Amino acid sequence: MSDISQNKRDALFAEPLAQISDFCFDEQVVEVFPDMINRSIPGYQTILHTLSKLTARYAQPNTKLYDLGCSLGAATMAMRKGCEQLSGCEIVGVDNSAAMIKRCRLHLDGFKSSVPVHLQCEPIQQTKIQNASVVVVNFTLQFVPKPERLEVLKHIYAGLEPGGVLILSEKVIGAHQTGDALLVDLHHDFKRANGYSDLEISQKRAAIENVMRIDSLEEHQQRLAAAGFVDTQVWFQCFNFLSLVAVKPTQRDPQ
Ligand SMILES: Nc1ncnc2c1ncn2[C@@H]1O[C@H](C[S@+](CC[C@H]([NH3+])C(=O)[O-])CC(=O)[O-])[C@@H](O)[C@H]1O
Ligand SMILES: O=C(O)C(=O)Cc1ccccc1
Repeated sequence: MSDISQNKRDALFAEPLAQISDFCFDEQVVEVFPDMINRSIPGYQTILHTLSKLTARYAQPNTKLYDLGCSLGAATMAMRKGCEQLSGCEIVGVDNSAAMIKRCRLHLDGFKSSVPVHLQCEPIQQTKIQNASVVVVNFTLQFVPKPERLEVLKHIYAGLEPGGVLILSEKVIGAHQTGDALLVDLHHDFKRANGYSDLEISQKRAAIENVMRIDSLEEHQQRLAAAGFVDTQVWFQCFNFLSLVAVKPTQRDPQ
């Protein structure tokens, strides 16, 4: 079998586990990741498709595009497609999982493109962002410790050119308890409809709860504003998964 087994089914939490360890992005997860993310995140393919469109709209010639928390490069590939016609663009993909970065390189090299992609294995808290026109953080900020999130956003804002864009996708907690319970329930229905059992859903939830600390939309908007992104727009939401665009204004933009 080839090293790139794209379609391996995620059954990591299918059997009862005596002890549930904290979720981490290791080789086991890499093996099943495309299946896991497609069956777990409602609208994931719509988000990827739109990332291409947003890249085509906001990418500027001779700038860098960043995919922070790139995993296997699905968003990187969408961005690459979106800036293929533009001259002088290069993409920087960052992930702190060596297993992800290794497999990501194979995925990217499996498709022809004229856009160079540099992969960096490091925490996004350490990534230098310069001369950027598009920065994508697709379901990654939720894994960064909360006290470090504002710094990451400030750094992105400082590295963006005027007219550049941040696209931030996150799982969120509803602002009110009853509303949140509904979103969680609808998401679990979605996972069940995609073939996950109640046991898989609850064991995955236990594994992830210490490593993925989610914020509400309001917390995201406040943090984005504190980082300089005064103009934010939710462009996608399905249950408790949403995506925002935040544009760094040019001097000519009305305030
Ligand atoms: N501090 C960190 N620094 C760098 N990487 C990190 C950090 N914390 C976690 N990661 C990495 O962020 C990724 C999150 S997955 C992103 C999906 C992708 N964007 C996609 O569009 O397919 C989302 C999910 O699994 O829910 C993993 O690859 C981690 O190794
Ligand atoms: O699986 C879930 O329930 C999630 O909340 C999303 C997710 C998807 C893939 C890896 C980690 C979390």
